[in-house]
Amino acid sequence: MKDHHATRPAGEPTGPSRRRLLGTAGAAGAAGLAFGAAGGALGTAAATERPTALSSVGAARRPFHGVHQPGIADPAQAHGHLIAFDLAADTGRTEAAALLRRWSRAARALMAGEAPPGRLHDTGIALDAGPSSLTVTFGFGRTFFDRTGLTARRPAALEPLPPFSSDELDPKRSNGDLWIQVGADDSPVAFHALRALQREAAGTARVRWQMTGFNRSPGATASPRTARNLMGQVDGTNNPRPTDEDFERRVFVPAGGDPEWMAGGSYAVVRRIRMLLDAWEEVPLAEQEKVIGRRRSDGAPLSGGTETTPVDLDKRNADGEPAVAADAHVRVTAPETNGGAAMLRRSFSYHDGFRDDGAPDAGLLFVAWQADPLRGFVPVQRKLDRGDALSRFIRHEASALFAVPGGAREGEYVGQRLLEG
Ligand SMILES: C=CC1=C(C)c2cc3[nH]c(cc4nc(cc5[nH]c(cc1n2)c(C)c5CCC(=O)O)C(CCC(=O)O)=C4C)c(C)c3C=C
Ligand SMILES: [Fe+2]
Repeated sequence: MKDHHATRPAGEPTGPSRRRLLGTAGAAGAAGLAFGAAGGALGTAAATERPTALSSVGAARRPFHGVHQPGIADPAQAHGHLIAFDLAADTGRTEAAALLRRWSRAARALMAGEAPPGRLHDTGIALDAGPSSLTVTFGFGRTFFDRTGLTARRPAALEPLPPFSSDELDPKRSNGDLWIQVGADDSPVAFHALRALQREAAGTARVRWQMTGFNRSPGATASPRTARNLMGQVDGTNNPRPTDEDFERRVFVPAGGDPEWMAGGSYAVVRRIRMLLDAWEEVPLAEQEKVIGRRRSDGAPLSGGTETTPVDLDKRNADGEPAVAADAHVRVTAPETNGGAAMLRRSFSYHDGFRDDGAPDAGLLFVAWQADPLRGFVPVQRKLDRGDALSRFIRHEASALFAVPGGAREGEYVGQRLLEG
């Protein structure tokens, strides 16, 4: 593979595929898997000089350009990195704009399965892999606007989140001027992108915090299933779906919204939520299910039906008790008990080893997307704070809120409408 040193605008065609010598990324599916297996038996594809198709996982490619940034409405990948940066002391709007231009160019190439163009040599970490559904999503934190002289253009929705009684927040792992979410179905592809983007930032922004998470790998279940979290629950069932009539309105800022540069954008609430797994795993299954209001085995609501049956909050058991308890997580979070408040949860699990007391440092990198956090996350979290059965088993350890602008059009970089508007 060749390194690409030429500087190209985000909108121009990028260079040859990382796998140019090994075959076409487009050949996918069962045939690809079979071919891959044969290649393994014979030795590497390069050694046999026979083109090997990528598996369906490696070949999957998500578009960089669009009305919305990637990594929001598309399914969460198996591997994720969240990283926040603070701008360097002598950095202003010009340097920030140049960074967003470089980052966009790199993201576009990486998502196409190509080496990032520009002044830096590629590390080669992902040389043999295809795009693997890589997405890169950029956001601005509240402090970005002061540092770049853009305070007047800061969205009102970026007001700091209110304190919650369950917060045990670490400021060093919270907030940040800039934020990137990286997701891919191949771990080296995700790390490659993370590293390339961090290197591009050198001299302009330094890492404030970084977190790594995961979800189930594609193909791990016989058919596609809703994800499970580390408490074992089916998690994500009642998420807004792109096919819902009100999906766009709930998740994305409309054209003509305020501020105009956020059209097609969204707000990301990021919470690092540690799970007290030692305590949780002591709880009998029936009690665990009562805490959530859904069955662990298949995610079906305790009011009856299957996973996708709407939860019946009025249903009572034979003994007259509500089938879904008053403090069950699905009751407390349901849009109908929160004035319609809804958010798209697109989270990653995390595990960062074990704490001094032997407990796993593990939980959820909770990422919630909404058109307005004051009509999404905030009212729901306020309610959870007052009486959620789950709160005994979780700790909110870090928090951040980012304005994520709309997607870059061809020839544009992410955030251009803010930085050059
Ligand atoms: C403030 C918002 C929320 C936080 C924080 C949160 C933490 C959290 N949730 C689970 C597990 C589940 N959550 C489920 C549903 C659900 N959760 C929220 C919001 C927050 N969760 C909403 C809005 C909903 C959907 C409510 C509805 O419309 O019915 C479920 C059930 C399955 C599902 O619909 O996804 C589970 C399971 C954990 C473990 C957790 C913190 C670690
Ligand atoms: Fe939840």
